[in-house]
Amino acid sequence: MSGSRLEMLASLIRDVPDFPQPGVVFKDITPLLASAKGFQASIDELVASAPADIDVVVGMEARGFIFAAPVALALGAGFVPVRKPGKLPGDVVSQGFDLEYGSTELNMHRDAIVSGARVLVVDDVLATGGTIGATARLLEQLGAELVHVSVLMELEFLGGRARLESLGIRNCSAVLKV
Ligand SMILES: O=P(O)(O)OC[C@H]1O[C@H](OP(=O)(O)OP(=O)(O)O)[C@H](O)[C@@H]1O
Ligand SMILES: Nc1ncnc2[nH]cnc12
Repeated sequence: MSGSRLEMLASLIRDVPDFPQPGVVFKDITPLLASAKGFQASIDELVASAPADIDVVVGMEARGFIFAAPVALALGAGFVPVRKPGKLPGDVVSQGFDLEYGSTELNMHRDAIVSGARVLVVDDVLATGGTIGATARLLEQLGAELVHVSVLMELEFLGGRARLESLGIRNCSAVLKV
């Protein structure tokens, strides 16, 4: 990616200190989403980072949906949502985990992905790696193959990449690193 495109994307992400709690610097992507150029460039970069022959793109509620669904369409792949508790109507697999600012659980429909499917996980932010780690566990329970993880932004100081590596997830790319 060109340096100017990278700078354009970085300039559209706003730092909000002490949100949602004191000590956290929240990376707000709403200016990027509101920019047609910025949003398109972020989707193009995520699509470019995807390996060939992806069957399914998995996105996590809520911000992950915004990026994963357009990437799925661009790749000609299906889209499968990972949701917060109480949202999916069918039989689910679930996984608890900790976040930078709390702890929660994620669910996926048990029949959402056929065993052996090639999966790309897309999210906006890799912070501690809790969300992606929990998603990887859900995919494991379904017998799906997690081929690659593509995120818009990696918060390197939170060590999420090392946490993912400790779970055996080595194929992870970030458009922006901060
Ligand atoms: O690497 P981690 O420490 O898990 O953090 C990253 C996750 O945190 C944010 O989601 P959040 O749970 O805030 O929910 P939202 O998408 O509904 O805002 C973000 O969209 C990632 O999914
Ligand atoms: N600092 C942060 N900014 C935006 N999203 C996040 N998800 C986890 N930590 C975050």
